[in-house]
Amino acid sequence: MNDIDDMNGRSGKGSRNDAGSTGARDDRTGPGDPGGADLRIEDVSLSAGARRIVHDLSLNAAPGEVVGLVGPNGSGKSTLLRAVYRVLRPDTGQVLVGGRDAWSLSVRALASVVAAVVQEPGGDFDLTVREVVAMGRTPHKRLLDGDTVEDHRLVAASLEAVDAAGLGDRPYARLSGGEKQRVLIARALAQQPALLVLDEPTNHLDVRHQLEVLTLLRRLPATALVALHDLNLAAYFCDRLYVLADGAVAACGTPAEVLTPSLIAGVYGVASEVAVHPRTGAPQVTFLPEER
Ligand SMILES: Nc1ncnc2c1ncn2[C@@H]1O[C@H](COP(=O)(O)OP(=O)(O)OP(=O)(O)O)[C@@H](O)[C@H]1O
Repeated sequence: MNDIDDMNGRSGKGSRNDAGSTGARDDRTGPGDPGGADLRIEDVSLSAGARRIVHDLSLNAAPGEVVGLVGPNGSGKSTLLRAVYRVLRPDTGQVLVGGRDAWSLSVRALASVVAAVVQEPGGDFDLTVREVVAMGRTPHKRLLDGDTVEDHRLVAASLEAVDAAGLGDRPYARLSGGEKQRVLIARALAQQPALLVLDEPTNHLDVRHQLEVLTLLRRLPATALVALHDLNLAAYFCDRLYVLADGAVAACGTPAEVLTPSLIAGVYGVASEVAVHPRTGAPQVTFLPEER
């Protein structure tokens, strides 16, 4: 995972244990570096078909912050993310990336700033892994531009960053679920976004790769908005959390502020205990099922 600093020519956000950190550090940008974009979701409502899914929701992420989106199945996490990577147009409200309305930018202009790692990204590419990752460079090129030495370097560094350097020549379609997920993350890294939007990026990943991918997110200068189901991973890796319930924000704040037994009971209907982990300093949730 070490090539990523070199790849981006900058240092990352540092330890998640900076108490009360917003994650917005100002020592991480370098020459030609996009850094992290400010994200503002303002009073957004979203519908699928005739059904209103997200109601007047506001969320912000400061440059470089890792913001987690948690909440029960069907609470609207993926739907909200779709509005940020410009697949679902808000009925009302605005999505501002770096101060600009995501829907006023061209698809290409937005793709040079925002990269998305989504669930089931439609179509199994008939491409090698390296070709899939190289697709991440497309927004930065003009039509008919060939790959540059720098493109090759970024693709290789992106694969290295997700522990997939050995997969480059393999057909993408024949990878395992976790390998595919890592390759899609590499494609997003190769895009060198200022904002990364990730929908359950640890889905399919074994524990080592879960930790590596989320560590990588913290080290990148890009702002990250990441939907996660695992509250302990969210508590450890995110600067702040937004808890969604029924398409609205039930709570937001630092993991320690948000992840309380009463919030977890209210939103998930599950009893829990929350302690501060003695080694990591992060809140650690232990769920208490009724019967075993
Ligand atoms: N195209 C659609 N048509 C109708 N309903 C939809 C559509 N897409 C999503 N929904 C509904 O919107 C609600 C929110 O879905 P969404 O996928 O955003 O939830 P989520 O929080 O990401 O859930 P999960 O944790 O299960 O991934 C769900 O009830 C879902 O059934």
